[in-house]
Amino acid sequence: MTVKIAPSILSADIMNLERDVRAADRAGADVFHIDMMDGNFVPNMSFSPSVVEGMRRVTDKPLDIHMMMENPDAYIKPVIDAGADTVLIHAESTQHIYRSIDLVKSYGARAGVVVNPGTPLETVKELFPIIDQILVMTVNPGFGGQKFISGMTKKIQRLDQLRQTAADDNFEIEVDGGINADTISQCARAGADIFVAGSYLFNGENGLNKRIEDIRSLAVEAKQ
Ligand SMILES: O=C(CO)[C@H](O)[C@H](O)COP(=O)(O)O
Ligand SMILES: [Co+2]
Repeated sequence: MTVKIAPSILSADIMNLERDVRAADRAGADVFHIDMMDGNFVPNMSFSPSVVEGMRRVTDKPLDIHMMMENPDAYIKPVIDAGADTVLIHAESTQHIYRSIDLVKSYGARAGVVVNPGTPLETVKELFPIIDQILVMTVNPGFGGQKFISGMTKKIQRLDQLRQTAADDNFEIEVDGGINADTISQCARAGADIFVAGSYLFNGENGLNKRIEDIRSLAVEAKQ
């Protein structure tokens, strides 16, 4: 069973972003997670398409864009042109999520939907046949370093069950928020495949190599 570790650059040292990205790349990051926040959908602001373009110049690893913004459709083409591999759109951010997912795919990128902790899975069920990823938020979006919401483990489990009953629906389950050595095993056991980690990887005391290795082996072990 595949486990992918996705460092979230929100917790990298912004004044040394290239250094941190190269270090995470060498340490075995499978995917880079780039948070785009507009200060409206969430009470914080972060990266723009130009950061995606800069990231594309320093790593060959896939770039996942987590869009936390109102009117996400306006930024789909700019981020894909900048080098995004997967575009993840919040179900709560648009009245027409099906159209947004279609738009991502029309530009040849992978598409994913994101659900906030309070958003039921039923809201996104109709998207299962057309998406590549579902990102289950395990904190309220907007900030790194928050505490994992433990009730989300059951949600991941239900999503995994739904995925298994619909054999044609082939999407990866991703988790984002409060992922660390204490929380990753329960998410992996529940069925998650991609693990976003920001503060645990970039603000920890041991080196990135050891931290990526540690959480990866915990996830792999929990999936066996
Ligand atoms: O989307 C996010 C917050 O809204 C993030 O990806 C965030 O960077 C996760 O950070 P941490 O691992 O420290 O919880
Ligand atoms: Co994120």
